[in-house]
Amino acid sequence: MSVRETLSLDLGDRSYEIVIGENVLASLGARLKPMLKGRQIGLVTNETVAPLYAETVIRSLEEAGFQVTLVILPDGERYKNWETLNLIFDALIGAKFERQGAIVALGGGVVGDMAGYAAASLLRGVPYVQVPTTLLAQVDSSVGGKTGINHPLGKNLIGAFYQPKLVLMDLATLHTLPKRELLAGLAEVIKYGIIWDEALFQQLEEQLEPLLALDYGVLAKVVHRCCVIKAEVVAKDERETGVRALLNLGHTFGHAIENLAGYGENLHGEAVGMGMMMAAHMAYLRGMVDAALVARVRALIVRAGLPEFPAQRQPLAAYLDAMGRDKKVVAGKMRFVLPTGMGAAVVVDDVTDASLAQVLAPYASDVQN
Ligand SMILES: NC(=O)c1ccc[n+]([C@@H]2O[C@H](COP(=O)([O-])OP(=O)(O)OC[C@H]3O[C@@H](n4cnc5c(N)ncnc54)[C@H](O)[C@@H]3O)[C@@H](O)[C@H]2O)c1
Ligand SMILES: O=C(O)C(=O)C[C@@H](O)[C@H](O)[C@H](O)COP(=O)(O)O
Ligand SMILES: [Zn+2]
Repeated sequence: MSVRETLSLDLGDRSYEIVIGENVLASLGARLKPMLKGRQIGLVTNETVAPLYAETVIRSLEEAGFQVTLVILPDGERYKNWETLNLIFDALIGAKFERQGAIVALGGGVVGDMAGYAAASLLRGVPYVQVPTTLLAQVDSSVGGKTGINHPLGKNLIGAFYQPKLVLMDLATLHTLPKRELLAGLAEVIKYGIIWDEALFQQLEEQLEPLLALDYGVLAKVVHRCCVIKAEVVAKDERETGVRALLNLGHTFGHAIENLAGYGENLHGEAVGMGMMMAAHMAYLRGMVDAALVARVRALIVRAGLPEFPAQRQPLAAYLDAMGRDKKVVAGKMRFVLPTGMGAAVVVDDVTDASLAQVLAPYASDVQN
């Protein structure tokens, strides 16, 4: 086992550590023992991750004296809903779960968001721990306490801000992750470069191949940098009243793409990749960035092997309708995160219908391009 870095997300008495290492899964029990008062653990994972990593985690927890109730969810974004959430409640209430018991989320962002939301509401709140096993979950979803589920009309529309007690990430788990999922996570990594850190973006341009080959040195540095940025942003603005909204770059477009495809066709990261290209285009139309920045964003996303277009294009009006339900809407006005240069972004609320139509046109099934 080797721990590469431990950093902390500073939120007063709700602060917690983010541990990044290799082969650290087996240390979970020993880490949790002094942190938790109770001895019950609800281990929430899914049918893909359970056969890979549940045994190691259960052994570690049991050796530390915990009693584990294993909850295995169906796998997929389309199951991030009430019915699946209820499977967690049914299993844990059935096991006479107590308030001092804790939920452990073992898996990607879907498991993490649902297990976190279950923890926020079960018995009016029990502690939970994130053990992210996808790149996306390690660099983004496990940190910061956004939890929730999708609604048929919109992504993540039901949820809570609820912080975990610990984030423990084992970079070795990425060796079993399908390539397409790795790339989806890369989209969120690229996001941090665009909104916050030009040097990170440049590092991705220079070290894309070793990163995708999971070269440990490169991977650990990149994951650490993303977690540092996310922790800094969340510590400044936990509930997204200001700067945290920048983490939503590409998501207004991306969430509409995911929702209109029924949460099945395009992975979250893929949709965010498309959304970031659209945001860059929008910023260019407003004179906020030059054509070179748009080309640079597009070039990295395409070089990474992320898709440029959704599996199925949708009518223009359907995109606009779906975007109208985004959580950033204020007084009926859509708000977009747009880059102002590499490593910097702002939120704008005065996007014109004409520029929106222009940006969406290549993605729309009913517009002649
Ligand atoms: N809360 C947040 O701040 C936040 C941030 C970003 C994204 N999200 C949410 O996260 C979700 C996307 O997360 P994701 O990309 O991790 O998708 P995911 O959770 O669906 O995981 C991707 C796939 O990889 C499998 N998998 C997970 N770990 C594996 C491993 N080590 N080896 C083999 N297979 C493995 C999963 O079973 C799944 O099939 C979306 O619902 C998105 O809305 C939330
Ligand atoms: O942590 C945040 O804040 C983010 O916006 C991170 C995003 O990558 C993530 O997809 C988030 O769930 C989107 O936020 P939402 O509030 O639009 O659901
Ligand atoms: Zn995201």
